[in-house]
Amino acid sequence: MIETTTHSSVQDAATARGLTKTYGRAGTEVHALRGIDVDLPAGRFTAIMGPSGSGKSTLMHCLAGLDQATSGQVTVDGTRLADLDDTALTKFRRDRVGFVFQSFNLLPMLTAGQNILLPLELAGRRVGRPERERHNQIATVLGITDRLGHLPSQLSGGQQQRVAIARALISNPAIVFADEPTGNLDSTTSAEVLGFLRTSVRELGQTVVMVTHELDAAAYADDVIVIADGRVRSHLTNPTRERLVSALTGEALSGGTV
Ligand SMILES: Nc1ncnc2c1ncn2[C@@H]1O[C@H](COP(=O)(O)OP(=O)(O)OP(=O)(O)O)[C@@H](O)[C@H]1O
Repeated sequence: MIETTTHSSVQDAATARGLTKTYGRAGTEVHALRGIDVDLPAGRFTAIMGPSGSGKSTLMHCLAGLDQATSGQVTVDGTRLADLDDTALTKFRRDRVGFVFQSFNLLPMLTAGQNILLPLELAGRRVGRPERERHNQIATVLGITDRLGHLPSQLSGGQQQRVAIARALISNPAIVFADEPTGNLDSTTSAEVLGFLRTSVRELGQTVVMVTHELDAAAYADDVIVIADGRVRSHLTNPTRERLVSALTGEALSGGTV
């Protein structure tokens, strides 16, 4: 029997075509994105890199449906975001997209375990046996099973970020967006958190897209998209450190710092 699917692509968790974003009014406008085409393959860890002001956050926000592009098309998990009204978009983000932020954003009065389950409760989903099993699996992969009863204030920064990653993964989203997830962590803890993000891709089949300034962080990714001045400068697959450095050095020569 031949299976059909309504999804535009089963291999890409998200795509952008001809994406532009302009801030401000005529005369003083800022062209943050100047025509971006990207394919973010499912089940891979992609890093978006580039100099400060190159458009990384704007691109991530447009891909995640947190911001609306000026023109162009974003498709996530086979759904064109432009086809959704505000209510449908909010529901879509809640159900199909996970977020990890630099500042963890955990609720201080809830335990780690309660924070992780919160997205399911907000979605009105019953936390039954499959959800508990996924919760346990994620907590085991992230090494936080003995911390689930602790409040965020009783956890280290790295542990808090692992809880935030677990919370992003719990609803089995099509894609997890991580915005500078190691920005508030020391280098040892950063390496651990990046390792866990990569493990969530390898062992849980998750798709992760991370914005980062750091070469060491990007080195954990399967794919690296380098943005400069609102355009894709290069898209490297399984880059060696040398190729990554050379892509970024080209960028530095053109005036940016990474
Ligand atoms: N709300 C806004 N209003 C006006 N201009 C904006 C707004 N948000 C971003 N910009 C501008 O758009 C451009 C791209 O910004 P963006 O934050 O996407 O860059 P970035 O690569 O993420 O930078 P950084 O690494 O410093 O966070 C910059 O010139 C920025 O000043």
